[in-house]
Amino acid sequence: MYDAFPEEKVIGVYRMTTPCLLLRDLDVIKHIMIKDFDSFVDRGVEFSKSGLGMNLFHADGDTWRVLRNRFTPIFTSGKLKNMLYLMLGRGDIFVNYINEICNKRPTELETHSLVQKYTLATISACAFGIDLDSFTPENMKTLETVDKLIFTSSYAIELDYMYPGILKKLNSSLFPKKVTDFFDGLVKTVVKLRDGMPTNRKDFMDLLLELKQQDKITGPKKLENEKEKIVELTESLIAAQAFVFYAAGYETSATTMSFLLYELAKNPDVQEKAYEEIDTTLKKYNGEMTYEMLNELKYLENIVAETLRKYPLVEPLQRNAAIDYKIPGTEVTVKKGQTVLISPFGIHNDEKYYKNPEKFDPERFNPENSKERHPCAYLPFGVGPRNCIGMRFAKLQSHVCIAKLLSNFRVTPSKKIYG
Ligand code: HEM
Repeated sequence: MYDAFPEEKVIGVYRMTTPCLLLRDLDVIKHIMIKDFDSFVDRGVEFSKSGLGMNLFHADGDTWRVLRNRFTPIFTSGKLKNMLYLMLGRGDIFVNYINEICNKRPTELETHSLVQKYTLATISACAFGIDLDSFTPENMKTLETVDKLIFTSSYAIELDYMYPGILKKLNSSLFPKKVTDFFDGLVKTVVKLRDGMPTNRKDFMDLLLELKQQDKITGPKKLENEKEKIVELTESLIAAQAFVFYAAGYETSATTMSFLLYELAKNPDVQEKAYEEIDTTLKKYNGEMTYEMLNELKYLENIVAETLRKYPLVEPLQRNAAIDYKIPGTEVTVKKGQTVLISPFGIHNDEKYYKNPEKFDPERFNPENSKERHPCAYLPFGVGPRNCIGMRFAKLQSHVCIAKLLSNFRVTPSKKIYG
């Protein structure tokens, strides 16, 4: 649809029976996502906001503001630095696991399910404090069960597109009861094991428990006469956040890294250059993978950025209008309650912004090549105050995985497929 109307700034589309607007023009996107964000805070997914529905991704309005305000500090570089040891540990287990397979007999490995093991183990360690010492089938079983539960479609969203508001009217959730019970149970167990207090692990659960010490959390300071929104930090609220960190953080990263390895296999020159950079930087740091060392991998950073350009995963981005809003530079008015959509895939593959978009070219993200780029021409993590809160976590996690992998192995295309 994005490609079908190259001259239009905004296009009307239907999602099932619900009319929406697809925004194509980058300045229009900037207005809605950044400048006039206050009129477009929500994503407009209406369903019961109790239980897991209280998660940051689905929260609305003032509740979202309070949660976002309080959770932003748990994703700072200092906090991530403290969590790095958990990622490095999972990276070592990952390398050992591949070594064991390859030492038995040379074999071809399917990359997506392989990297899933790493991201699943990393996010479980960081979000819940679940430790795995190896990727044995028994160890992976619980995690795979949760995985199936979360990613089995329930068609609730489609139902809402067809009959807008029906989930809210029926006080229905997007999440099956089994998923809610699992995360509630998990958080209860972890909180009990830690006596309700943060430990020395410094994972997300610790950071949430630290916040829980305050009992109630409030949003950013508002105008004088306005009432401050207060959110009680219950165990079920913590479960909802643990759930969303898990759900939003694991599959997105696994898919990104499998696309990345696919492109490295097809572009051996890029792979060699990445390896050289990792090798030289590791030597500079006496073979130790530290936070600073990983941050120095600028070419790898460009590879991750180019992977996310070619294969953005969250499609479409969406916001819901809180007021009737006339779109600047057009005659179109978004009606209050209407949802606007943005297609990162359409934009990232538009010749207007990226010449020869099919080509995998990490150099596009060199500072000199990206300085003229419109801020809304690159949207893998969304844009504006409601962008991805886990972006830095995702980048660090990818750097650890790829640096560990390339220090030990090379990837080549499967002979079964490429002959
Ligand atoms: C390559 C990995 C990832 C990609 C591509 C990705 C992408 C996105 C995108 C596009 C959004 C919506 C932004 C918008 O609407 O403007 C989002 C939101 C979000 N992501 Fe990520 N994400 C990734 C990893 C993570 C990780 C690791 C976490 C947590 C540990 C995470 C947690 C979240 C949360 C909580 C939100 C909702 C933020 C809010 O509404 O305030 N994501 N992500």
